[in-house]
Amino acid sequence: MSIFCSLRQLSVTYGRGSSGAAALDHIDLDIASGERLAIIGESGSGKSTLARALAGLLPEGAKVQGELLWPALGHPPRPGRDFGLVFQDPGSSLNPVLTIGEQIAEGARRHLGLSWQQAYARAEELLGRVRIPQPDKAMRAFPHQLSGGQRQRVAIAAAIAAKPALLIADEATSGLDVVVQAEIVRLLDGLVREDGLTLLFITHDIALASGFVDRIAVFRNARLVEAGPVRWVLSAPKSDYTAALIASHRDLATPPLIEEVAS
Ligand SMILES: Nc1ncnc2c1ncn2[C@@H]1O[C@H](COP(=O)(O)OP(=O)(O)OP(=O)(O)O)[C@@H](O)[C@H]1O
Ligand code: NI
Repeated sequence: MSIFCSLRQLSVTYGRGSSGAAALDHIDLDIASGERLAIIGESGSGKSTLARALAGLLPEGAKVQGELLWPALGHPPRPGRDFGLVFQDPGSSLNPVLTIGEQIAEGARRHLGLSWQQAYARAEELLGRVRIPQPDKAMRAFPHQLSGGQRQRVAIAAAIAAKPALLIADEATSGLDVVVQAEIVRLLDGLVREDGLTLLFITHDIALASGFVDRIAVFRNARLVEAGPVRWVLSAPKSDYTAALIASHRDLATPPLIEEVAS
């Protein structure tokens, strides 16, 4: 197993001076190449800060301490090229005045050095991979003409257009209804397996994440509470906080997950 990214005593504080509380507080965490890691925690626990720190997208004035190492890449990741981002609201990552085809093709063209024609062909192929019906027609559609779930599929296609090594999904399924959520998770799972991507799946929904990731890292108040393989964390959580999180989640009580943990 090779390490994709190492966080060593990583701390992040927003705002100037030392007055602000840390949004991440001395985090030690290794992310393995090709693993699917869920970042779980309640609102404000530092999940998105972790994503921004990895992506080099912290706002100006944020103070970073500690180390972030990228042994697999050998350099900090380049947005759009080395990693793709998918957010809760695909409206915020999709441009309303560009066609679906244009926005997916753009990343492929810029980062893979393709011609527009080649990039359009890749975009259409990607729309098929994310299971958008009639990809050729969808290429010419605008974001508002699609449903929320379809927009999220398009955002995922755009995020992987340049063949990144890392995909960061920050609450990518939160705004969607449960059925669509499950479809998007299945889609992410399939893409990540097929392409050997490393996935950071950020969510407050431990049940949703548990269904498909390899490992879970639980955050609370800027700290890493615990990290481990899904089965270990679910069946023998190290902290009371994680135990409470699992106990409080009715979805975790559904039979398939319990069987999985018990076997
Ligand atoms: N741009 C910012 N400026 C100042 N403080 C910020 C900024 N972004 C986040 N914070 C603070 O940092 C802490 C961690 O926020 P973060 O967004 O990482 O949490 P989160 O776990 O992603 O929460 P959520 O589940 O609500 O998305 C919070 O206290 C938040 O108020
Ligand atoms: Ni967040």
